[in-house]
Amino acid sequence: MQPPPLITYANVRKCFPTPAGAVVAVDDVSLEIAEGEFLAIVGGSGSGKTTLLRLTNRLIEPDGGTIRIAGEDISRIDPVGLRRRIGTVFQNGALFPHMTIAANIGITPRLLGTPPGEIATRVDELLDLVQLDRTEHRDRLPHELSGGQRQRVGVARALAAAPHIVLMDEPFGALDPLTRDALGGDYRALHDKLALTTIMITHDITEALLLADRIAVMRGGRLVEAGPPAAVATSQEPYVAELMTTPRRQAARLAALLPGSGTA
Ligand SMILES: Nc1ncnc2c1ncn2[C@@H]1O[C@H](COP(=O)(O)OP(=O)(O)OP(=O)(O)O)[C@@H](O)[C@H]1O
Repeated sequence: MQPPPLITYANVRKCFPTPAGAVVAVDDVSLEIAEGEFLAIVGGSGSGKTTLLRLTNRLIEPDGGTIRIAGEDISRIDPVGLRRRIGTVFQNGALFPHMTIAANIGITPRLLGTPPGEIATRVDELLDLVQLDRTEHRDRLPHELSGGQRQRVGVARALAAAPHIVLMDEPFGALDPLTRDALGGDYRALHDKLALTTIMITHDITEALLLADRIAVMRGGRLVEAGPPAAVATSQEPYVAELMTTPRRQAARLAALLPGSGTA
């Protein structure tokens, strides 16, 4: 028997009023995410990806439908408590610029009333986990780190209160391709090691194909497809097939440029 899903979206809908009329940002989305799953959400700009994520930690409320976590309707969970159970990683790290790396990472445990000694130990553990040297980085300010290092701190901060669920909004989008690739792989290893359930928004279909267990494709607020990378890669759905043309073309050109590096 299949284990029950950890996160369930049932007919979720969210509209925003605008001067030009209501925008349906998320339109009747139903999706189940299993415990331990790594789900990537892809789709063009304005397709509703961020709105779906913000609904998940109750930064905003749906106009219709239900979101459940471990069977519990999140509308009945205190939003602040909910957000402490869910780690969130933002695009640019969203670190507090005047706080040290240690203070940034320790912010949630501090809000939870964890004693300072325990926080210091936890910060060092988290720095190890995201592969940043403790003594070198602990007391620095965010602007003294590279973009990739800042994102590692963002991941450490999201994991500080030992959440089971991590939401990531374009976490590696602003990084150069090599750093992005390294961080993506390192995060995937952390996801597996800590048995996390991750939802990651990305514009990069290649990143989604390489990192995720399953890919959800959104368009105009609707979920047009959700399936494992191999199924999405061969989808007949016209929009999904169109999304696949870039990685396909890149793979063909790389195979031609790098003989012997193919799958054969
Ligand atoms: N607070 C808001 N007020 C009005 N409209 C909003 C608001 N937030 C989002 N929208 C609209 O809802 C739609 C979906 O936005 P959303 O940010 O979820 O898309 P997205 O797929 O995350 O886009 P991007 O990839 O560009 O970040 C867009 O049309 C957007 O303009």
